Amino acid sequence: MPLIDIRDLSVSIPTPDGDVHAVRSVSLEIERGEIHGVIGESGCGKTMTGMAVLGLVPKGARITAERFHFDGEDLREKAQSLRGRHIGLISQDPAAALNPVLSIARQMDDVIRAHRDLPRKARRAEAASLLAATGLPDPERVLKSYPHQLSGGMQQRVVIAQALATGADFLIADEPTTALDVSVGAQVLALLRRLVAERGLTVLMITHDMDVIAEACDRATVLYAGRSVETGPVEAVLNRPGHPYTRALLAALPDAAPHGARLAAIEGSIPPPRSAIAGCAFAPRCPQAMPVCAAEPPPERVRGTHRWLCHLPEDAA
Ligand SMILES: Nc1ncnc2c1ncn2[C@@H]1O[C@H](COP(=O)(O)OP(=O)(O)OP(=O)(O)O)[C@@H](O)[C@H]1O
Repeated sequence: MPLIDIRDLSVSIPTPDGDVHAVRSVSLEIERGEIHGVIGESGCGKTMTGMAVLGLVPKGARITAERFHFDGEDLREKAQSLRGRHIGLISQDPAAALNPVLSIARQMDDVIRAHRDLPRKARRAEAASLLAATGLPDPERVLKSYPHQLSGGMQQRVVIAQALATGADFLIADEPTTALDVSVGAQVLALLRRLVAERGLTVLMITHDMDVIAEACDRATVLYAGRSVETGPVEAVLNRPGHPYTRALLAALPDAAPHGARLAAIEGSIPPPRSAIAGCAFAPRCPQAMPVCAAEPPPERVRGTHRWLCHLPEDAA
């Protein structure tokens, strides 16, 4: 049984101008011990999918799903209680995740105390050991620091240490390297890989950057207009993409694209999140579109564990 098992998730947000379909139909299976990348253009529903797993959708949002499970438990009922106990969040902006007026020692202690029944001295030792586990060279000095005294990369390691302190075994990393410079971002990705290997963590990595998928992920799911359109092992998705959208994303990357470059260069734009979509949402932008594409939902194509939704026959991919 996959740790995360999501089938046909939708998240709609009522607004005065009508419902925003932030997520229309996302299916996602994440196995224990893998880093699973979720990639797509801005507005395709990556963050909202993560927020739904964390139980943090906007007030009034409607969630529907055929299956929406974490370790067999229904996230519609359990997301709030799983968050901070089994499920942790690492966000793009570590400075915003930390309290600017409290020392790192105090902030680590608050988290450890909330989750573990340990005397003060043992909590301090645990805080230092968790900071060391994230590769921070001088944990004692870091404990005495305030967030503004640390670099962005160090702050992100503290946020990761806090997530570990909760005992979380599943981390949602939402663009965790976007605010960092390239080499520091690469170190944070290497750290996540090491923690997955050493501690058996599982990570959902939200990114707009194919380099992050290639460098850090085992499997990837491509979202387009709130739908998962392709999923599979990273080598398959990158080297033999099935969906024309994935191919367009890859083709839009200049060979020497700067790491962290936004996915942008595909002609046209994603359909507005309030619109109804009858067939394949990518049809208006697809160079291989046929009349059926705009009219009917695409069938699933399967090549082992590599799957995508497309009207084109499998051998056209
Ligand atoms: N609170 C909200 N109210 C109304 N619409 C929202 C709200 N939050 C998100 N949306 C809309 O839902 C859609 C999906 O948003 P989401 O943030 O999940 O996209 P994303 O793929 O993470 O994009 P980005 O890479 O820019 O963060 C977007 O069209 C967004 O404008």
